[in-house]
Amino acid sequence: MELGIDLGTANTVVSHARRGVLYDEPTVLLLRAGRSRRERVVAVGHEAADLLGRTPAGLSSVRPLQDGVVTDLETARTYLRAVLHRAGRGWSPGVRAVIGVPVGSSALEQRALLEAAEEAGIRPVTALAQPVAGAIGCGIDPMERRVHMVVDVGGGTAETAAFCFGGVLASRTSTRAGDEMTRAVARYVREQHQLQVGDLEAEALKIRAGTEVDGPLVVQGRDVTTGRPRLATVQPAEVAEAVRPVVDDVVGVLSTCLDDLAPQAVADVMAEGVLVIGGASQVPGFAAELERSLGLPVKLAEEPLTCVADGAARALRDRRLLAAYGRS
Ligand SMILES: Nc1ncnc2c1ncn2[C@@H]1O[C@H](COP(=O)(O)OP(=O)(O)OP(=O)(O)O)[C@@H](O)[C@H]1O
Repeated sequence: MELGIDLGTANTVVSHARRGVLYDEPTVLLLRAGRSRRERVVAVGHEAADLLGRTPAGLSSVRPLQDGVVTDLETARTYLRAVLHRAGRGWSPGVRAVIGVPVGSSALEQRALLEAAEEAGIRPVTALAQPVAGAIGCGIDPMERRVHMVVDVGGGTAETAAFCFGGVLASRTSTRAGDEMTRAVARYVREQHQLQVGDLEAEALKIRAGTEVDGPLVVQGRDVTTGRPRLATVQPAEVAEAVRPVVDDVVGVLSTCLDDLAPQAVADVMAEGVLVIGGASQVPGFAAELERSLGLPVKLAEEPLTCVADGAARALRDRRLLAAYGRS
């Protein structure tokens, strides 16, 4: 089985070059205390995420990645095994894969992910920078001579990379991204509406503000004074205001990538526009602020959440591309 894997801080997507997306669920593992790691897995993905914030005693919810990188090899291996089991139920065990990695991750961090993947039974496995994989997933050929620039805003990290002809010319990474925007929304609701909301409520509110722009949005939480459950009404414009400092900060970091590009490279990006991918790029105000700060046109990907896994799956069959951009 040949797979493209986007193991993100927030979501994991597994794609097959011909069959398309096989698995797309939150990066969460539910473990039972005691026993061996393998026997301890109770749930993975949506089933595990449903118990975040309400995990019964004896069980623990684990997020295997922090800021896009593996922090504990054993947990990452256990998680990948559980994901593969879910993604490929009933299929042959032989798995080859290309796996997306943050463009700003160190060789050691990439090695940790590759080792975890190999130990989970994925062989051979090649690491590919997420912005490059995302570009391929959107139909861009990173072997072209023309320079392409991609901005990827995920849960734990936001990155930008400019590349052409098999090499990365410049990149920037911000460790403030979608999760930080969620925390900003929770803080805003607490301060302005005196309501304490959990991470899941705050994230849902952030996402709904982009889709239900006519609002108002009703959110449930606990009154900060009485501790009693209550509802509050929040306008989408308030959510945009809450996330604005994080958006400004992320855009500020990513925009400096242009400083490292020669005029000809900037002209290429100007002609084509900057491709924007990743779930948090859909937050209200992000694309407009990015366009304003870069002074370049931006294009939103059609499938911002799955294009990295799709591109990784497609890259698997292109030896020249993997030799140029991949790491194994
Ligand atoms: N429609 C939306 N509007 C705003 N934010 C969204 C939307 N959909 C998803 N998000 C946010 O996008 C983030 C997840 O994006 P994505 O799945 O691309 O990240 P990831 O690959 O898991 O993370 P990373 O790249 O940091 O490892 C979360 O913070 C989520 O709340």
